[in-house]
Amino acid sequence: MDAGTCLRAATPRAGAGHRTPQGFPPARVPAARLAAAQRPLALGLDSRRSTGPIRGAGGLKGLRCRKSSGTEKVHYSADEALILKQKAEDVLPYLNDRCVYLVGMMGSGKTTVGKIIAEVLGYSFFDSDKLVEHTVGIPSVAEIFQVHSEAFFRDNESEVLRDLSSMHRLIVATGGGAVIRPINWNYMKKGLTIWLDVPLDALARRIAAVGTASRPLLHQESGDPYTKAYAKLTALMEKRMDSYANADARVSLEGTFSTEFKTPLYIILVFIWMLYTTAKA
Ligand SMILES: Nc1ncnc2c1ncn2[C@@H]1O[C@H](COP(=O)(O)OP(=O)(O)O)[C@@H](O)[C@H]1O
Ligand SMILES: O=C(O)C1=C[C@@H](OP(=O)(O)O)[C@@H](O)[C@H](O)C1
Repeated sequence: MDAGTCLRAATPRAGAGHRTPQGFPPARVPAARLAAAQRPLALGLDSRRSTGPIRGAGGLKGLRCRKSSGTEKVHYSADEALILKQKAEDVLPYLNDRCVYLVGMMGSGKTTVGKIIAEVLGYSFFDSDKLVEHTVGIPSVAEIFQVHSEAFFRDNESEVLRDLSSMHRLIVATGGGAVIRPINWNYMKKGLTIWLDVPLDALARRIAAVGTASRPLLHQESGDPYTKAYAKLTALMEKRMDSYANADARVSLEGTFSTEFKTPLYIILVFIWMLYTTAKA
């Protein structure tokens, strides 16, 4: 199924659609226009590409933009890249250099979407999990849980978010559990918070596809990874639902299995549109 047909944007609480801002057409790209596009462009998500200096680096001083995984490229046509550029230009004045925090369950796409959004907006991307790993000096979240504890990880996660909150022009992919501590909201609310809300079965499929080793809360030695992940995600979601709903806006992928990341453009356009309406409000 085309993810684009299922993706809709909504406010966290009301769940109602947003008004379409003037001069900001619905986030659907005419098929003919896309088909006509010939020259594929790569919007680089290259971790080796350096970004500009970060203002107010606080406790993360000296740390440059670290992108969380290797080189990933999302290819857009010339037309698509142009549309994204125009939309980014519409949004940027309203963002006013504020940071954008992506919240949502494990596997909801915070890292994937965050990197693309950062690229489109010319912002720097940070993954809070990676920053915790960096500050603790342990290369994986799973190992931090193992060597120390979840509480230790959470303390460091809060410190990272506190430090990020003094910076500007960042897209931050937070860990799925960052929302559970109220203090983290104090930090994140200095910027804009967007909840990526994805159906649990889609999350479980994505996570089962990549394995649970890097996500200690879902890791099980035995059993079917999908079933186990689904059960655990369901329990976590029940506890966290109200916390996620604190976000300024919600981007929802409903009624779709959507493991095929075939239409990133649509997701990004909806995301930018959400940023536009939220930042403008
Ligand atoms: N919209 C999407 N459709 C399908 N798969 C996706 C989508 N977004 C992310 N993924 C995949 O899901 C997995 C988890 O994504 P990731 O961005 O790491 O999530 P998070 O940072 O929220 O934990 C990755 O394998 C990624 O490729
Ligand atoms: O949901 C959670 O509690 C967690 C999510 C993970 O981040 P992702 O959401 O990036 O997987 C990571 O912070 C840690 O494993 C705990």
